[in-house]
Amino acid sequence: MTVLSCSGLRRRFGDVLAVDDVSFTIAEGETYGLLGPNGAGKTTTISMITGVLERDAGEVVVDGVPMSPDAVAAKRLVGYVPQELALYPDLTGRENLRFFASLYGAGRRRVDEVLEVVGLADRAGDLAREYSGGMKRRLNVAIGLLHEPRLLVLDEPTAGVDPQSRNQIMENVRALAAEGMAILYTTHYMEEAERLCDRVGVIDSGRLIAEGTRRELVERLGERDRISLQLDGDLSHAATVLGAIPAVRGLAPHGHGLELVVDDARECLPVVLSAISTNGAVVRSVEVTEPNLETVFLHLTGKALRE
Ligand SMILES: Nc1ncnc2c1ncn2[C@@H]1O[C@H](COP(=O)(O)OP(=O)(O)OP(=O)(O)O)[C@@H](O)[C@H]1O
Repeated sequence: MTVLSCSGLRRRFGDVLAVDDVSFTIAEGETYGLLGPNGAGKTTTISMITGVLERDAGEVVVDGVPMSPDAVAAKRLVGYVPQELALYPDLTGRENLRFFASLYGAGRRRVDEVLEVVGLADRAGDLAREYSGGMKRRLNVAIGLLHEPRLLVLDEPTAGVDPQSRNQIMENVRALAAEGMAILYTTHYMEEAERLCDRVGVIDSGRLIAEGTRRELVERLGERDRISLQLDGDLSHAATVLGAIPAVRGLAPHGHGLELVVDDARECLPVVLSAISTNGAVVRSVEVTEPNLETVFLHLTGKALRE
């Protein structure tokens, strides 16, 4: 089921066309990563999706409800964790949450629940100003969750946070998606996108220039997963056996072994290894190469994601 549908989004600031005809959807339980270099239009896109910013053109629908800056019903379905922290430093973590809960009509029990979710329950009585950057960010995530949104939008939630908070936030995203929440996630960290996102959209100069799973994107560029094996034993026999595995698409000699081009290296590896061992060869080493999103990104935009 589709939770977010946006189509034809456009926004201009003076001479700058910040977002130009951007369309994508996010399904229930899906994590969608919006990747782009600085100034690509990610925050502008997110601001239109969350109803913070007027759009010049296009539609945003959340769970069947059209979004606009005055659409209260649609905004209730969206949790937004902005890049800029929105907290009261002189209130405790719990007081901050109670304040926002009163705005959203959420109860005290929900405040305690979200404190648990983001791992701040034991620090809830401390002033927000005393929190580390990562804890402040987690408090912001908690605020975004108070009203139990259908869509959670996170704008670079792990930028500049400590590894513990980063892991906590990533675990939260995973668990929330597993419960069915749709997640829109922007990040400069490619490995996060690879670990978390079911699909990614690559945005550059305001346009969505590519979209798909990691696998779809790398394959579109002609890149494939590879497994390199160093073997002892009869190489030509091993090649015949391995060549008969349907997921093995290509095979060539490589050092004292073979290099296989495969559909999905992780899925394929156990099959390959067991085929070899049952046919008498001995594996000396295995190397798996999976083309990553960084390669895709560089190829498509000519830029590294973090410059
Ligand atoms: N309020 C504004 N007024 C004028 N120009 C703006 C405004 N907001 C954004 N822009 C411009 O629109 C373009 C897209 O900006 P946006 O903040 O959406 O990019 P981004 O992908 O989120 O970048 P970053 O990764 O640096 O956060 C940039 O050229 C930016 O300078």
